[in-house]
Amino acid sequence: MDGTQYIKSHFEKSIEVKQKILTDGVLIERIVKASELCIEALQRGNKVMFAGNGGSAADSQHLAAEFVSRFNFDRPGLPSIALTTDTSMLTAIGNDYGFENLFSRQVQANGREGDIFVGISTSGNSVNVVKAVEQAKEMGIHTIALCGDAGKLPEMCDITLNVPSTCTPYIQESHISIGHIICAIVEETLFAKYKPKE
Ligand SMILES: O=C(CO)[C@@H](O)[C@H](O)[C@H](O)[C@H](O)COP(=O)(O)O
Ligand SMILES: [Zn+2]
Repeated sequence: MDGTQYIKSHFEKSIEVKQKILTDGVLIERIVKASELCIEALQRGNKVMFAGNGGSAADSQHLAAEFVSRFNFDRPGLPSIALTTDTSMLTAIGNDYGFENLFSRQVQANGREGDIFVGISTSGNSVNVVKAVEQAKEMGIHTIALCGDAGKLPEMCDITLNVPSTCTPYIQESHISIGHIICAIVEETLFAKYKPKE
């Protein structure tokens, strides 16, 4: 493999996907709506839950940590959990109820009406994410999909943030940007007074 060529081509393709987002007014409006949904839920005392597989499990943990710890500046922590982190829960549920129930069981146990569940899946078809969305909807939990242009997830959620691609890594690279943007909007809106003077 020509490393230099690959590096250039990967960046070009990743940028191409992000360029498409930049000119997609509908998607940008949905990102604003998703941020507002999070702000309203957090103001009510509800929490934001994240779940996904593989790289999207990492994104779940990354984004929940931004809420609980901090993003751009110091401020009180915000309630958020990744359903991908507790190995005892994951192995118990996986072993006793099956991998497909990994997240739905946690939503059923720890979710509350008015919370938000963010399901992250590039194929839109990870069964454990799809089942968690179904469970969330039954409980009056708002649902946001961070997905691509395929699969079941884009049709299921209250707000669909569908990155215009079918290629897992490029979709993931835009997912984390969208997640960061939502964190920034939420933090700035809820805690403007904590922001250091420039
Ligand atoms: O990070 C990557 C690929 O970049 C992989 O670990 C990837 O997340 C895994 O194959 C996942 O199982 C894919 O699941 P999904 O995005 O289709 O729901
Ligand atoms: Zn990856």
